[in-house]
Amino acid sequence: MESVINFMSCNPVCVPLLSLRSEPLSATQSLPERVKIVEVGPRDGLQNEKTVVATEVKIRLIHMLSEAGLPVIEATSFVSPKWVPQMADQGEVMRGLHMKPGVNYPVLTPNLKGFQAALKAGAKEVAIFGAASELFSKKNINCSVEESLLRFEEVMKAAKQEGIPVRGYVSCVLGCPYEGKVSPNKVAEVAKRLYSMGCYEISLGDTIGVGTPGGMLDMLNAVKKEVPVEALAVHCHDTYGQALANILVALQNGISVVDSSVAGLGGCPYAQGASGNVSTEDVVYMLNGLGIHTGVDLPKLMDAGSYICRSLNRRTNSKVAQASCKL
Ligand SMILES: CC(C)(COP(=O)([O-])OP(=O)([O-])OC[C@H]1O[C@@H](n2cnc3c(N)ncnc32)[C@H](O)[C@@H]1OP(=O)([O-])[O-])[C@@H](O)C(=O)NCCC(=O)NCCSC(=O)C[C@@](C)(O)CC(=O)[O-]
Repeated sequence: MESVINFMSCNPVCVPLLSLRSEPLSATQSLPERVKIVEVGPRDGLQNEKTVVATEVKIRLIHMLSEAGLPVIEATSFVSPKWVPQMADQGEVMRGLHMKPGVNYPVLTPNLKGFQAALKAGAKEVAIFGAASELFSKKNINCSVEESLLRFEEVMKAAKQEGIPVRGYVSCVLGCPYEGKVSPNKVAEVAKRLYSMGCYEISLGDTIGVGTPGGMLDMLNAVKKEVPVEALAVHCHDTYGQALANILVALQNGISVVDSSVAGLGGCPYAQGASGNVSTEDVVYMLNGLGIHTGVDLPKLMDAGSYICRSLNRRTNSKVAQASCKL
């Protein structure tokens, strides 16, 4: 009740950050107690910016995110600078990082060349990224799904030799910008292949943010037949404003790893029209409200969001940050 009174007395355009942590509700009892948030802003967020972001800004952002308590921060990607110029400073970013103990800083590696460069730059974890759509795979990494899986096998073999954990992505799990509808069975098949080759976690990407909770449920039901739910994560873009609802469905179905991007930055350069990921601030706010532990300090996270938005001279996509007048 107290928070309602504060809320009402506040300027309606500028709502202070409220702590709406509630007693566990019966409706939330099937939810996980803890959620691991995988922050993808420095990679997924910044890869799509029109102007190249300065390396020092990227490094400072990553440091602010680790100070905010994020346990996993995807730092950059070792992809071709011709394809994604925004990530061309990947080596400098990795070498400039003060890696905080207990925090993981995975990087994307599409092939062996990327893996070797990542290793040389000090990466301790990598991610391989496939798709459930042939056309998206071709546009994004210039090969078919099957060819991509063969390349990933090579990365996996090298990673095993070096003792490097590998995360796997499946893109277009709820729709493709080129093919439209994507079959849940195809998602399950690609997820299974990545898991079988040794990925410790499979992140299911709604790359263009078209999914709705019903589609999420169908897709998860298919994937859960092939990959243990403990090894699954969701990665929702928020193009149609469905990301939080989709994440809630995932949590209700046993998933406890959620990818998100500070300030809702991002998009994929090979998925025109896709907006940013769900904002980390909004995910943390929702999880706090559900009494789910993340270890993330929301005010510090919002400072990181303000910092990157000021640096990019843009408005945050986080509803929580907008409501809290952080910008
Ligand atoms: C995969 C390639 C490299 C194939 O690109 P390609 O042109 O087919 O590769 P290639 O093997 O024929 O090589 C062509 C040139 O690229 C170089 N090259 C080859 N590999 C590398 C490398 N690793 N790093 C740096 N350079 C590389 C290679 O050395 C050569 O250089 P050149 O002789 O012309 O000077 C290219 O298509 C590429 O870099 N694609 C990146 C696409 C990308 O980063 N997309 C965004 C990330 S995915 C995403 O956002 C989705 C996700 C993960 O967030 C989940 C979701 O939302 O769904």
